[in-house]
Amino acid sequence: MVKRKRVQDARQRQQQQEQNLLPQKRHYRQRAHANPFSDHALEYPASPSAMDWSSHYPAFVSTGKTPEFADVGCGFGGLLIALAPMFPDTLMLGMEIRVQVSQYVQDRIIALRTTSAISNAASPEPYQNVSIVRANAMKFMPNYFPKHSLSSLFFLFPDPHFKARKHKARIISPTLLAEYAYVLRPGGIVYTITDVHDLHEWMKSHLAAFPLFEPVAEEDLRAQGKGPIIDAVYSSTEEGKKVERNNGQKWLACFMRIEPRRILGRLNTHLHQE
Ligand SMILES: C[S@@+](CC[C@H](N)C(=O)[O-])C[C@H]1O[C@@H](n2cnc3c(N)ncnc32)[C@H](O)[C@@H]1O
Repeated sequence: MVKRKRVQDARQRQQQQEQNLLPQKRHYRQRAHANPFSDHALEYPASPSAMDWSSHYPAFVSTGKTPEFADVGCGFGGLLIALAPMFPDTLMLGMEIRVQVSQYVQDRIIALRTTSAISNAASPEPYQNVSIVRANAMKFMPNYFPKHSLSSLFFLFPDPHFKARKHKARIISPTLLAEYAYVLRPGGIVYTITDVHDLHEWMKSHLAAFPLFEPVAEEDLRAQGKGPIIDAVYSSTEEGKKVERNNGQKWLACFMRIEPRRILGRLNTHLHQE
């Protein structure tokens, strides 16, 4: 029964692509959660230099560019699709652990590249700057991104893992923050948003306690021209839209990756005040 449904879904997906229609989520059903600690038989590069981005961003091969924005746990890809036309020269990557969901995003991007290229002759290569990998970001982030290569890292409506014994599965943790600080360049921004207040406090407190991150206010980011990114963070994702439909509240917390010498500067000031 399940197998027949899968075959049917695969056939429908193929038909959609043939007709260049946008994929429909109902053909990509999957369990709500995937265990980040289990072995998902994932393929991943041994190191960033082993990663071949040419099939992801064929229009950018000659530029030698690598992704600068990473959407961790991108779900159905709403943020990437919203940001792609705003930053047409910036490569963006979604990382998603669930098979069907990442397949949906991949099909969505292919369909958008094709249909938009036909309908928008003025800009012949839309959505070429956006792609997805099926990956466990909690295990393999530094396999994909070289040191300091990212300017933005997004954690939008991450799985809350409510029970205390499950907190270790949360995507923000002291160990993982070291990896995020490694791949983010100084001045780069971590955007987090959630509708779960306890998770918001958790993410904020862990980021604030980590020496290489400093909180940055929403107004300051807007003043720096990052308003469109913040708007997309609030409202472009499927989960964000669901929260809106349910009249839920959203909590945003953004942090800047700082230079280690700024930590020394802060320490010096502190010592002089003693
Ligand atoms: C609640 S959804 C939010 C999706 C999306 N960011 C949004 O706002 O609509 C969390 C997503 O993170 C994915 N995820 C959870 N752990 C992950 C991991 N370790 N690596 C990659 N994706 C993960 C889940 O499969 C799920 O699609």
